[in-house]
Amino acid sequence: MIEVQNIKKAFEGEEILKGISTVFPKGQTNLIIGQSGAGKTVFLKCLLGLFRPDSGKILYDNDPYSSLSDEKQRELRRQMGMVFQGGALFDSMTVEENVMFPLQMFTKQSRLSMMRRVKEVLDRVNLAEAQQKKYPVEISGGMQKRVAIARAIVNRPKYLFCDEPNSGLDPQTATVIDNLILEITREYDITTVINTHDMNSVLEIGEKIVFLQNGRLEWEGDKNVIFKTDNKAVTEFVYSSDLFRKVRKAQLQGL
Ligand SMILES: Nc1ncnc2c1ncn2[C@@H]1O[C@H](COP(=O)(O)OP(=O)(O)OP(=O)(O)O)[C@@H](O)[C@H]1O
Repeated sequence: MIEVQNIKKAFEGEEILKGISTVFPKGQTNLIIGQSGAGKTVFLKCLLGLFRPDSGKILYDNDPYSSLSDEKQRELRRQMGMVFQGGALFDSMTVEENVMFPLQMFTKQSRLSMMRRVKEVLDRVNLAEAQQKKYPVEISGGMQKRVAIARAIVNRPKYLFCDEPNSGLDPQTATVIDNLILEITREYDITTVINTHDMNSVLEIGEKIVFLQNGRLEWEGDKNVIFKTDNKAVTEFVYSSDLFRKVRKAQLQGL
């Protein structure tokens, strides 16, 4: 669980996050949505410890980051997995080597035990064995996302952060990737936070949704209540999506 208490963050005097408080429970998929420039990436970077909030606190399973020793902060960062926008795989490494990288960086396991773990997670994300020795450019975008997820979970993180995990994927592959993230989150009981623009993801895996506007938390809820809210900013945002309009229409017609 991650608890955010009134965090603020400014750059060169301009306040980007204006006092955000929320809780991201574990074992479910938590989504951050909002218009471009709302502060979603800055917020995610604060959660990742890449930006330090100017004020307020972030608690990881009840431990406030700012009051941890340097050693404990490093340990906490090791418990975080990240799926970057576009996958961010190393082109010069094979799929296996990409996934092994965090194990080599952060653990002192034997090569054999690292190989076993790499194979375990690549199997878990359903990446066929034939693909595992290939280089990223030789596999599809959807497969690259699977590899990025495998790499993010290889060290058994307690927290998983995903920045636009679906960008560049066709809708069908995007749904498969969303559901994979949801399954892994439940199976390993991880606290997962996903920054997304994808309304399909909101409908599929929006177990908690935080809507940011101009650096404030304007609304929070889940995929079941987002249709019913009368918050104008939220409705304007979600109904600009064709998919939402169609689902809403079907609901009103009782389909
Ligand atoms: N390192 C930085 N230094 C200065 N300003 C920054 C920095 N990072 C972000 N900003 C500013 O913070 C604001 C919010 O940016 P942010 O990237 O968080 O938006 P976003 O909601 O993620 O948008 P998008 O959906 O387009 O990615 C923007 O005005 C941006 O210019």
